[in-house]
Amino acid sequence: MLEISDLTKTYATGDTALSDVTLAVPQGQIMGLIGPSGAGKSTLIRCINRLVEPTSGRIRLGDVDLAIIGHRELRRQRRRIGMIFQEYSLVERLTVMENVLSGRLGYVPFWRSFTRRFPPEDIQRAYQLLDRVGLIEQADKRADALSGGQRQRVGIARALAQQPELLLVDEPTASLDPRTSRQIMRLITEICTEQHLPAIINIHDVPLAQQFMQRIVGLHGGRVVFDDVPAKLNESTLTTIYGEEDWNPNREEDAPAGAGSAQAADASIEAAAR
Ligand SMILES: Nc1ncnc2c1ncn2[C@@H]1O[C@H](COP(=O)(O)OP(=O)(O)OP(=O)(O)O)[C@@H](O)[C@H]1O
Repeated sequence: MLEISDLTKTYATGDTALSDVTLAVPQGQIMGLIGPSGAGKSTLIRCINRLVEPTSGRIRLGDVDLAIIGHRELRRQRRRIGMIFQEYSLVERLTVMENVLSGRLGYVPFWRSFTRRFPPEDIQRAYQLLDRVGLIEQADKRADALSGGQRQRVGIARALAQQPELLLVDEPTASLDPRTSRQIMRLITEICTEQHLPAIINIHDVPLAQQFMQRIVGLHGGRVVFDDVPAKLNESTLTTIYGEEDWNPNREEDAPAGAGSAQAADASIEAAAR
């Protein structure tokens, strides 16, 4: 269980990116984070593993308040949090297998990581993970020889190699085509369900979020302005999150007489999600 309370982040520039954010993510829940550019989504994800230092507030993962621990303890605690990034962050010249094993670096002694000698059980688990993400045939290929979708699969396997208790996922499909995006989102959510792993997924694509998330939190100006099931996203709630916009591509001329605008928006969002 992750519990964030009164989290505020003001950057040195004076920009307040998060204001009093309070939310809890229970075991096994897959939560989508949406909101306009600059709403604070990346800042929130990065505060949780302290890539960005929170200004105030609490971030409890189980018994530990991640917001206040010192750097040595933070290194240990970061093992509990798997990260999946938009830009994959693979080591290009290393093989797929070596990239997955790098997820274990926080666990092996320094001399082992230096010589890249991993225990046999780590290697066996890495093969299992590569099999799970559909890349077993590519294990010995260099990362730079893979497609974007394959690279993200390596990123997923690497995060899981850590045996995390929480997954933080920052725009995992932003560089991928619509079909590959769907496949990657399906893979992440299936694995989270299998492993009862909670996840926070920063996602720009609202239909994709609606299709795959169990819960959606909408940020606007650093504050939580929506926190509900995806079915509650409609024209009115989308306007609260993103601001005034015509959400229905088929408005007026195509809408059946008497159809409420929110219903029409729902229908178009659902259609887009199929
Ligand atoms: N390193 C930084 N220094 C100063 N201000 C920053 C920094 N990073 C982000 N900000 C500011 O914090 C606010 C939130 O930014 P953040 O990147 O978290 O938003 P976001 O919702 O992830 O946006 P996007 O969807 O465009 O990635 C913005 O006003 C941004 O300008």
